[in-house]
Amino acid sequence: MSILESRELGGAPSPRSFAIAHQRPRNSFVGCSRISDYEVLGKLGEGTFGEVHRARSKRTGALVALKKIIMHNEKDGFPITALREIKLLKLLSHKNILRLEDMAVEHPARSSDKRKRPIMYMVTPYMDHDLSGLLDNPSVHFTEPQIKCYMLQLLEGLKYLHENHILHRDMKAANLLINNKGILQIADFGLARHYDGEVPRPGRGGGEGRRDYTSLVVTRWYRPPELLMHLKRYTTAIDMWGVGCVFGEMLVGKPILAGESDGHQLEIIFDLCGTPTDENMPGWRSLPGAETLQPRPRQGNLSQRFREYGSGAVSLLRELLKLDWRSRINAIDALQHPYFRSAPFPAKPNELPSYEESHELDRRKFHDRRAALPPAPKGGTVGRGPHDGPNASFGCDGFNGRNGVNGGSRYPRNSRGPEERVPAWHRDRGLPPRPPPPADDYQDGYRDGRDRGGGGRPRGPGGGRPDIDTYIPSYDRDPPRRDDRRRRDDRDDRRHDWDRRRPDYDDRGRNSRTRSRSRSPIRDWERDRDRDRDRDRDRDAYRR
Ligand SMILES: Nc1ncnc2c1ncn2[C@@H]1O[C@H](COP(=O)(O)OP(=O)(O)OP(=O)(O)O)[C@@H](O)[C@H]1O
Repeated sequence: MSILESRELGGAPSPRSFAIAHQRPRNSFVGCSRISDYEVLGKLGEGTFGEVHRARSKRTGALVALKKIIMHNEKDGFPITALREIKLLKLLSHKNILRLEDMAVEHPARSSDKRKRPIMYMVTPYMDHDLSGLLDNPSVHFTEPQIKCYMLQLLEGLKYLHENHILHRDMKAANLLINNKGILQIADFGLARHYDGEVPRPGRGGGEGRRDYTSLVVTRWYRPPELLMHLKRYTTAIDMWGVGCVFGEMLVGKPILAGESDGHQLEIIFDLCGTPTDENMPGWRSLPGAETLQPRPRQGNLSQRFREYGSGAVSLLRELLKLDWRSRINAIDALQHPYFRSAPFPAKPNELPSYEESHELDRRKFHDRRAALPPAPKGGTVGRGPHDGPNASFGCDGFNGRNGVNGGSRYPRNSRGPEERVPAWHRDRGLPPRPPPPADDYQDGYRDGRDRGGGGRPRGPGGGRPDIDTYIPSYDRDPPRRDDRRRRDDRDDRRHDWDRRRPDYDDRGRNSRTRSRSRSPIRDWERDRDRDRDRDRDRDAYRR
């Protein structure tokens, strides 16, 4: 039965029928090679599973990326998130989705190696950049036709995913890979899952969700308001919000909603998009995480902040960043948006410039370069923008680009004076960590069904409990990694994280500080931030 037929018979195909209907041609996936079939050339980055290396296939000569799947605890066997990613990637076949070409195995050397199990690598085509790394490069300035070209490819990839009942659930610039032929591909399916609901239809926005999933998904800066308020019956619209954040990031050259805690994240979303009302976000008051919210009324300043990028860009951004997930534009409609049909027209991929490689590990290099620039003039166009003074709020301001469409310092600044240059590693805190692997999505056959994070009746923004933030950025003084990645496949880590949280939760009744926070979760974000820092230090110590 084809995927279309199964839909016609009433509703979404099951994961199994989807898999059967959607198999890639057999010859498109080699199977399992040996690591010795590849010549390893150098490290590109560190993901949650382990390191990513550039390599060359000895058989075909093609450049590839090898993503090493580290088993942190051998007794637990193959990490479930890696299995999920492999399973989905094997099914998918689209020019804007990263293709899993092969798996490679490295057997332990017979005598010397203490390891008992082989190491597995995912083999994907080598991509020259990730979007986040590219935007970190101070010499890269996207033009409007270029941004339109990337956006069209991103929307095509997402349309394909959503039409095939897949939620990505970690849409962010770091997960969009780009090569020097101008091709953009969506990567990192570690949080993705099969989706049991209506697929988007033209003119129908995101529609209504059919069943509950964990709300502990999506890296905080790209996380939509409905997830921050713990909607569990969410839809493909959660990925569209991420597309809006990525679009804004390409325009201004840095993340546009860099919240420091879940409460603060909602606060800056309301600054940008306005406070929720029954008109712009029907039903928001009954969301579990909204019960205690008392947001200060605001109109939102999206038009003003993005005015310089033109009315077409503002209009598309407004559609993507709609508070109401039901009417948020879907990928089908976004592809038809007038923005893409007005001058300057989208570039073709092969017309785009090529750049020096920009991956996670190149980030330090770019930041060092940027730190070597002379101080920006007041209200100037290099690094800090005119809104970047000590009183600037995080994330939403300082939007002015460098010279082209985008630019500016990409990460929240500390509160030093505008003239003071601080080392790049100190200034830059990196992205918040990605969410832990979902454990309460219980219908795909191998999850444990326990609700670790947002279970029961969540009572506040950001994690199901008013005193807990879900994604805690790293504020340590060490040079940050791309996004303070957590080892999401490591069950020990998961258990420890849960254990770490529980005392906070249990202490809630005894702790006046957390009690007062639950009364006013957003206004207290500064206090959250201080506590996050303490907690983060503890966590780092714990990790060691
Ligand atoms: N095919 C590829 N070509 C080039 N670089 C790649 C490729 N795949 C991954 N990378 C680089 O390695 C980094 C980490 O990869 P990836 O995001 O897939 O790992 P992850 O374990 O899922 O990480 P995270 O937990 O941060 O999402 C990426 O940011 C990117 O810079």
